[in-house]
Amino acid sequence: MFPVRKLATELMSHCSAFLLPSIPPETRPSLTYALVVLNQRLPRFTPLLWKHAQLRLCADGGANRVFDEMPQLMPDEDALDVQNRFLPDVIKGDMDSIRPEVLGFYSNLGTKIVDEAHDQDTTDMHKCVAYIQDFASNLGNSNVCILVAGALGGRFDHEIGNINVLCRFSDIRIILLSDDCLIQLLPKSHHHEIHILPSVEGPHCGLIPIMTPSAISTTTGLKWNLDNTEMKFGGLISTSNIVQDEKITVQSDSDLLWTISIQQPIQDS
Ligand SMILES: Nc1ncnc2c1ncn2[C@@H]1O[C@H](COP(=O)(O)OP(=O)(O)OP(=O)(O)O)[C@@H](O)[C@H]1O
Ligand SMILES: Cc1ncc(C[n+]2csc(CCO)c2C)c(N)n1
Repeated sequence: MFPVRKLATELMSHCSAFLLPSIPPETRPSLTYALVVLNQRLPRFTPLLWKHAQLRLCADGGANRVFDEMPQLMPDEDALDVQNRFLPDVIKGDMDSIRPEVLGFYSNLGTKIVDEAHDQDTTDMHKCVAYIQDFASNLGNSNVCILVAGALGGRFDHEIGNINVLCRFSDIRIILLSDDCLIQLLPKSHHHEIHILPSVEGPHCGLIPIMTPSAISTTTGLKWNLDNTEMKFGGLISTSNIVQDEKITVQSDSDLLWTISIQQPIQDS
């Protein structure tokens, strides 16, 4: 007798519409975005994420990045004007990386400062996600999507720490972003439809069982689909896969990480 596995019946839809200059009104689900800026080089599309977000946080040294690098991303505009326009709502963390003049600049202009230097057991990104969870509790987790800029590349302990936050807050939509790719968790509590925007993302993608091995995962829309396939670290995981259709479906008995490449701008020759 085979064991009977009950797979999730409830659907969760995903779409990277936040990478578009304006979010099409028909995009489902319609989400409230919050942005967390980390202490890494800002992705080139950070001004777009900032525009889409209704709440903007900097994790400690992430405030230095907004102060220093937002003007560089908008070279045609006056630097001071950009600094005065892109004001974070909140700066939260253990405050060991933000420069004093940056802290002074933003606190004088009304940014809320939440100093949690006493907590040396959670990362600054964790602290920011916890803040958004409390702040948005009235919206319901399923309607909120946290975009995290600068979460990938750089120090591996930080990257893994950032991925750990996806696992720790698995009931909130959180998307880790760099210039090159995005990562999000597909919780096993749902089956998933991922609507691909070929103008901004793909074709390279991956599905990775991060917490526990998966006994059965099934996909459609990929070049190398899974068909009730087992996946585990040390065994098969799906990397260097390719999106083939504009709708990908994923169903698994384990939480999976979904990652997809972000398209690079066309370089002038
Ligand atoms: N190189 C990196 N790669 C990925 N994420 C990073 C990197 N550097 C910082 N971060 C993220 O930005 C957040 C804020 O960074 P910051 O440098 O202020 O942290 P920190 O607590 O001082 O780190 P540490 O003391 O470990 O250097 C971190 O919690 C982490 O999520
Ligand atoms: C087992 C263990 N490993 C590392 C740290 C250190 N640490 C983890 S998060 C953090 C805050 C970074 O802003 C620090 C210092 C710890 N506390 N416990």
